[in-house]
Amino acid sequence: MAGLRVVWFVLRRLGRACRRFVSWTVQSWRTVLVCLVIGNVLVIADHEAAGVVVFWLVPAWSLVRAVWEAVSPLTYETALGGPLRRRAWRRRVRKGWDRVAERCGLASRRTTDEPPTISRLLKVRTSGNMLTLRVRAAVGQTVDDLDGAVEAIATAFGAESADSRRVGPGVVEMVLAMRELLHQPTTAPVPSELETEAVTLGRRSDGSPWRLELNGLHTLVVGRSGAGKGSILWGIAGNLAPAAHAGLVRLWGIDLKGGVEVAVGAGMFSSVAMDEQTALRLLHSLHQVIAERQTVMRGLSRQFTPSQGDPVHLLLIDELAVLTAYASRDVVNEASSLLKRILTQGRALGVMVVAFVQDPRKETVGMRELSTQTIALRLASSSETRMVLGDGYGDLAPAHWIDRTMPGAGYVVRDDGAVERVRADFWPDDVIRMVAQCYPAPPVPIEAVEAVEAVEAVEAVEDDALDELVSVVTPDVDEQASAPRRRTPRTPRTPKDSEVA
Ligand SMILES: Nc1ncnc2c1ncn2[C@@H]1O[C@H](COP(=O)(O)OP(=O)(O)OP(=O)(O)O)[C@@H](O)[C@H]1O
Repeated sequence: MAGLRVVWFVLRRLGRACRRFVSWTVQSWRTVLVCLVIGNVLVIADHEAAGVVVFWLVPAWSLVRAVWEAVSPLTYETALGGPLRRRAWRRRVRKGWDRVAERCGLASRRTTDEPPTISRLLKVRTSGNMLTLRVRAAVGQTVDDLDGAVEAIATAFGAESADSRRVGPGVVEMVLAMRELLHQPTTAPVPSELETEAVTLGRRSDGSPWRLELNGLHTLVVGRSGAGKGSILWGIAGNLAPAAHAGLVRLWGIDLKGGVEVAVGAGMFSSVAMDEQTALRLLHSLHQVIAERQTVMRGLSRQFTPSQGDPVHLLLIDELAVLTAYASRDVVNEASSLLKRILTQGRALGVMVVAFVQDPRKETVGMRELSTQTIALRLASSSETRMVLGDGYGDLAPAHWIDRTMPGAGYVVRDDGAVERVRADFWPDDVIRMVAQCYPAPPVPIEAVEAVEAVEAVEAVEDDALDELVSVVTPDVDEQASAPRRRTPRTPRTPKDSEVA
């Protein structure tokens, strides 16, 4: 079997090299003609050897390139393939700009007899797979006109996707991704770094690593069934696992789909809820953490810094709608209210939420407003994309165009509104199990807080906070409030029962 695989691999490489050889030779037909003429002249002039060399110059060069690419694609791409391709892109833009810009609506005329004024191409740059055009609006045009033409220009130059940003008065940079690097799936490496603020989940469309910022941000991940939400969930949990093992992060998980997703790597989580009642208790416990932190941090600091024994708390909810829409009415009401409190108060206190949703219905919109960044994986229609990301993102982040064959691919809309096209690394079950075994999280029981008691306690703390806030903004601040209070480190809780993972 292994031998057959090797033969198949070699045959495929050979086939590819032959195709490349023919296409590169044919593409250079003008040079081939020139070589034929010069070669003939040399042969006639009695320089037969030199003539033959010139005859075969182009096919020989194509052969060297094809063999080099087949044997060592990485060195070929770095040393020759990449630079040649980028040069060709730049030439194509410089040669075709006026025609393309005019056809894409960037030409303005005062009268029909006058020649059109076309937006000026100031600069063309390439790097990796990106082609950047710096364009100045012509008289009578606005930056919005340039923005509006970006998609058409990208299509005309054969780009996979495009983005634009204003870089000066009347000047826009159009960034075209010329090659899709996300087609090839990649498997996640086993993490080893202690990460608490951001995690590397995969690649961006230009091939650079995709880092998802988590510090102080709530994240909503939406994608149809099979869109690859699991890769994001395990990308976050797995990359935080070393820090969770070291006590710098505490992972909480809610999986009301029978625990099918979370159970594989439950060891990475300190607390896991797989039924509605445990989920409610978990949310109460997390809210309690917020209340305690508010008391400790009030007047001392506005931004939480994690330390051993006082970790960042991250709650991962697989299929949010089961909790906030499909559960019994009482559970839905209580969970929604707790979740809203956690989302509105948790960010500055080191309590973050990442929620996963399959069906982008109205509940999603509510959550979207409270989450600070959104990841849209494959969606079913442009109306779903707009529902998840908001109006105006249908064209910028067309998640409904993502192919079924690309699970894990999607668009990230960051808290500043910037859009990135990304693909997450795949997390096979074996890797998840291995990471859970290597970095088990210290289990922490979900406290059996009575719902009403907990809510009352939290409300009392919030009222105190409000009172204190009022006393701080009034001029006669009392000494106790203005003197910096020492922050007492939280003692880690001891494991109690088997409700935890
Ligand atoms: N990043 C990825 N790269 C390549 N393949 C992936 C990736 N993520 C997922 N897949 C493939 O797609 C399949 C479905 O992925 P996954 O279960 O994560 O989807 P999902 O969005 O969680 O679906 P559901 O909501 O139905 O659970 C996986 O079994 C795997 O084969």
